[in-house]
Amino acid sequence: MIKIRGLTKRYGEFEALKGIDLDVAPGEFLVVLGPSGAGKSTLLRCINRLCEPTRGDIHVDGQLVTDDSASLRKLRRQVAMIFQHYNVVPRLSVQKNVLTGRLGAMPSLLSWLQVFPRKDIAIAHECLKRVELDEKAELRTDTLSGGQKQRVGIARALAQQPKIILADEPVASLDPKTSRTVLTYLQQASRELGISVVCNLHQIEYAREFGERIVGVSAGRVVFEGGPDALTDDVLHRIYPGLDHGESSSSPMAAATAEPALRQFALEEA
Ligand SMILES: Nc1ncnc2c1ncn2[C@@H]1O[C@H](COP(=O)(O)OP(=O)(O)OP(=O)(O)O)[C@@H](O)[C@H]1O
Repeated sequence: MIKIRGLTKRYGEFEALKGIDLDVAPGEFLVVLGPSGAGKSTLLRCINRLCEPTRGDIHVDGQLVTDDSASLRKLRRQVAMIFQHYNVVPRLSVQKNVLTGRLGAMPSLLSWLQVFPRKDIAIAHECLKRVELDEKAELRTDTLSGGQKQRVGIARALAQQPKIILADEPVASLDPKTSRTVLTYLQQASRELGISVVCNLHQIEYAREFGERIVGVSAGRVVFEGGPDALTDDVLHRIYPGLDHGESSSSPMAAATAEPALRQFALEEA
C-alpha cells in the first residue's frame, strides 16, 4: 500500500531522514518506534506531503506521489491523519468534527457552505458508532475527555474512508488505560475495514501489544524491522542508543518505556 525508497529529508544542513526504505502492506498495523528527534513525525509528514522530501520516491497504492495538484488531491483522499493533540475544533459538535472528514469528498460549493448531504451524516454516525461515541454526537467537543477527543479524531479519520491512516503519537497525551482503549479502536478499525495504519509511538509496551510489525527508527535511519517478539533488549539498544544497563534498576526496556512518562512530567512541571 505504501512503498518508500531512498527517502531523505533535510532541514537546511540537518538531515532528519537518511535514506529510508519501507513497505507497508494493505491492512497492516505498523508501529514506528523511536526516541524523540529520531525522525518519526518527519517520516509521516513526508508520506502525506505535509513536508516535501528532499530525495526519494513514495508510492501510495501503486502510484508515485508527486507535487502536482492532481496527485496531491488523490493522496489527500486516500490518507487520513490522527494527531497527538487531537486537532478537533472545540466549539463544534462531535458530529460536525467528524463530518469535517467528509469535506474532501464533497462538491466544493457544499463543502464551502458546510451543508452536509444525508449520506455523509450517515457515514459520520457510523464512524462514531465504531468508537462508541454516537450518543455524544450532539455535544460540544470541548466537553469531552482527552481520550474521547482522540476517539473523535479516529472517527473523523474513518469518515474520510481512507486506505491509510497515519497516527502521530496518538496516545502521547493520554493515561495508560485510555491509551489502550484508543489504540484498540484504531486496531479494530484497521482490521475490520482493511485500512493500513502507520502509528508513531514512544511506548514499547504498546508497540508490542498493537504492532503487527514494528519499525525502529534512530537518528533518521531504520535500525530494526520485525515482529513484536523480535523486539529484544539488544534491538532496543539499537533503537535507543545510549540506553545503558546501569541507567536503571530495571531493564533497558523499562527505562525506555518510562521516557514518555518523564516527558509528560517535564511538561506538567513547565
Ligand atoms: N521544520 C523543521 N525545521 C528544522 N528541523 C526540524 C524541523 N522539523 C523537525 N526537525 C528536526 O528533525 C529531527 C526529527 O524531528 P521529528 O519531529 O521528525 O522527530 P520525532 O522522532 O517525531 O520526535 P518526537 O517524538 O519528539 O516528535 C529533529 O532533530 C527535529 O529537531
